[in-house]
Amino acid sequence: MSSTRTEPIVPTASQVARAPKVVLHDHLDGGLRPATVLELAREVDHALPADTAESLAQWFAESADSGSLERYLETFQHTVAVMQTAPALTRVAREFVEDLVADGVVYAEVRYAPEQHVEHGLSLDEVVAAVKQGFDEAVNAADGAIVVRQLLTAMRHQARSMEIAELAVAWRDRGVAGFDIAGAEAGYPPTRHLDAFEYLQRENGYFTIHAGEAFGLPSIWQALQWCGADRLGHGVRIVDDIEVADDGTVTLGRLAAYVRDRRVPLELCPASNVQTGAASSIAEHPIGLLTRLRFRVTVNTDNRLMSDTSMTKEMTALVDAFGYTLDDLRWFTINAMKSAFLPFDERLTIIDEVIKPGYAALAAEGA
Ligand SMILES: O=c1[nH]cnc2c1ncn2[C@H]1C[C@H](O)[C@@H](CO)O1
Ligand SMILES: [Zn+2]
Repeated sequence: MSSTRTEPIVPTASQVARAPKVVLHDHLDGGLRPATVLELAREVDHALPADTAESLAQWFAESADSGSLERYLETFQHTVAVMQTAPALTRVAREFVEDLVADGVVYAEVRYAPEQHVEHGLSLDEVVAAVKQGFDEAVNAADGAIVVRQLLTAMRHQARSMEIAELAVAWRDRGVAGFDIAGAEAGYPPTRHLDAFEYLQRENGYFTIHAGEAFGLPSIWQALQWCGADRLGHGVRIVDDIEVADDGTVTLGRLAAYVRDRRVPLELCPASNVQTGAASSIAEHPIGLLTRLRFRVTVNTDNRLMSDTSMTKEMTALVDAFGYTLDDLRWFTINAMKSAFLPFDERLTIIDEVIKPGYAALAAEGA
């Protein structure tokens, strides 16, 4: 064989860094720069558990590394506390997008819970406007290198989901692409918020639901078959409905078959799952099986600060653990772009004009 063009290319770290990437599941309050947390905390007299950027970064990563989603979530008190004014929200949003651009992300859906940012008197609309301002500043500075949308999250243990769903609809032509629920999963099933999901369906709105992370199949089933979720936040526990026999034969249960047949996007977040105990290591993460079975897998960061991660780190870890090639990374990226809550023509434009040429240029370099 003389041609090398079709040989699989295992990308170098530099190629992963430069590859166009798409993130659908990235929390605004989970991706602050440690130095910014320190500065903003000083301004509002919020006491932090560490006093240098390095030690604070380490504190977040270590505290989040607990094996429990509930304890992982406790660390957010320190980021949410410093995101209570319009200037702070705008700064955090601007830096967040600057960091995405530096990470090679070309399209991002960034989520946060507006109801958590009203402690100092901001209205929900003011919160969304402040975040929009920061995103717009960074997107304009990046000169077309990235497209960013907000997802508005409601906290599943609270009772404001209807209000937040209405907020998402009110802002849908001003940078908000959809809705989500997040927070502790066990004990707070998605059906608790059925009225919000039914409202969004009547409004032709889009939503994803954190489901199948800390709790298993019933949560995924409710999210899809009761609530009508367009995507699953994590959804990793769908593997509980997949049987792999010793001889390698794979049998899908009815729910797993539905998820695969209907191409339900899975917003997988490998590093976060290892921290919360949803997976024991990257190498043992169900993403390997789900990718092999051609589920609609997407790769995401969840919380870059708590999980000490980035899209480049997530993809590099997957390349190291599973030997994924440039074609595999392109497949994850196109899966994500196809699953975005952006109009069809805009999705196609990014796929055809940014993602495909970007990967082609890397492939032309060889490994
Ligand atoms: O992975 C997660 N599962 C459930 N809830 C989460 C996860 N990551 C962040 N959150 C919560 C904590 C944040 O304060 C909230 C809104 O971004 O969403
Ligand atoms: Zn999440």
